[in-house]
Amino acid sequence: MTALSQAEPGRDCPLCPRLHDFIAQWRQREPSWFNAPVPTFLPPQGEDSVQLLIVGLAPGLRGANRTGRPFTGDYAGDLLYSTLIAHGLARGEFKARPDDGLELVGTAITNAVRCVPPENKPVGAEISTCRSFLVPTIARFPKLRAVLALGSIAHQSTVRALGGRVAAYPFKHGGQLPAGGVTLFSSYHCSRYNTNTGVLTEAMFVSVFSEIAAFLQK
Ligand SMILES: O=c1cc[nH]c(=O)[nH]1
Repeated sequence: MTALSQAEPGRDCPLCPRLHDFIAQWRQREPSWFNAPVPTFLPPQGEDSVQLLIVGLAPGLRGANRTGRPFTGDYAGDLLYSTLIAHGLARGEFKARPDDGLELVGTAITNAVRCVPPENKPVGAEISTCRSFLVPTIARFPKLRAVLALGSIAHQSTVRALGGRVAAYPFKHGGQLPAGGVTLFSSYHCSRYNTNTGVLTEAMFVSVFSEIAAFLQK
């Protein structure tokens, strides 16, 4: 098996029965949607160009689960992709559809859990099971220098995927820690809930990306 096939679940991945059933229900209801594990979004220059990996939580029901591209089709992507473009980590125009021509630059985007979970809440067993794809995803980029985890669940799963102990790497917005040969950055998740409640402001999110861009230029 290649690193690529290990890093990406099959379209009908059965490993999490609850998520598999949930997707099967949505396939019936909305047959035109993607309704499958959402693959990692890669830059056109390929795996060797990736220095930054962004790890989200899980596909949104009407976002990535509908469109098939991480953070595409729901609010979280509006802030993420505009910030990536502003920092030279993506180019083109984000139009919230997978055929909008937007290209990542030196960056890849994945999720800690690849299948949409009911109510946006994966359970512990699903997060652990899906880590069997996150570990090879991290390993597939030979020039990886930084990982940005969005939210505490993605942070904890990434710490474990990098071989660290969660107690030794507590989640902190704006945090920056060496872990498993890369630098792990962390931010509050760019969800509509977090921005509406003021947990995350645009300025806070931009500041995390400014630090990452400066780090990548060193
Ligand atoms: O964490 C998230 C949120 C929205 N869309 C994703 O792909 N991941």
